[in-house]
Amino acid sequence: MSFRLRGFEATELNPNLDANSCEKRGKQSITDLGDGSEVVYVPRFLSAERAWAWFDYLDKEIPWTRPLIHVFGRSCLQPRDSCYVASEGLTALKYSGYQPHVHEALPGTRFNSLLLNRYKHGSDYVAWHSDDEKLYGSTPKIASVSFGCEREFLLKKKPVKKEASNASEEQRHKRLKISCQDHHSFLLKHGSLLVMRGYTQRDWLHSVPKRAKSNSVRINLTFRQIVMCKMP
Ligand SMILES: O=C(O)CCC(=O)C(=O)O
Ligand SMILES: [Fe+2]
Repeated sequence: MSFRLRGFEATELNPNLDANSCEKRGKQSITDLGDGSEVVYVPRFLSAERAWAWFDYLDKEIPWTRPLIHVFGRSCLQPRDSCYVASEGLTALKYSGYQPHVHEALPGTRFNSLLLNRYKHGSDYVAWHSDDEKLYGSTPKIASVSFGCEREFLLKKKPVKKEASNASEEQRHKRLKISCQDHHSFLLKHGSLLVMRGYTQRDWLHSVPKRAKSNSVRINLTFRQIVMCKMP
């Protein structure tokens, strides 16, 4: 998607993983999480110089807010700043009892919405969650571009539900052969791209934990595709 960011060619940030863009952007690694879940990581999606230009622009120009959210029956300030951009006519996003104000987006690619997060220091974080809201469909592709301070991005497998634990021995064995690991960690570098796809939102949780030693700002953009439109 592209969006109204004055003075910048926002389409440069389109996190499409086609063959051409990957060739230009160097190495990518694909982690098979098993059972149809996958993570693609491109450490140098943007050059350091372009990424710093984006960082400065986003840090200054985005109308960041730190909303009140509701989790486990309690109200608290969201532990990071955020801003939400989406194309017109889509189902509203709502998470943790909070419905963000929608900033106008321009059509451009399959991604039609964007959630921006700003972590001001190491005590800002995002708790374990999955972006499994119905509006993204059953196998959402979520593309995340990071700027500034490097932070750890963790993935852990959701607890197995009853039906799944009754799966046949053969099925369970097959699953173990594909991926024995139920935790993964990526250090999200300045200018990097990480894409979660397949059943990652259904079967895995992710988080960016607090890190006492991280004392500078990190900005993260998650591009998403909403497949549900508002009822007329
Ligand atoms: O900051 C990040 O890398 C992840 C943010 C995230 O998971 C989200 O906005 O849903
Ligand atoms: Fe997320």
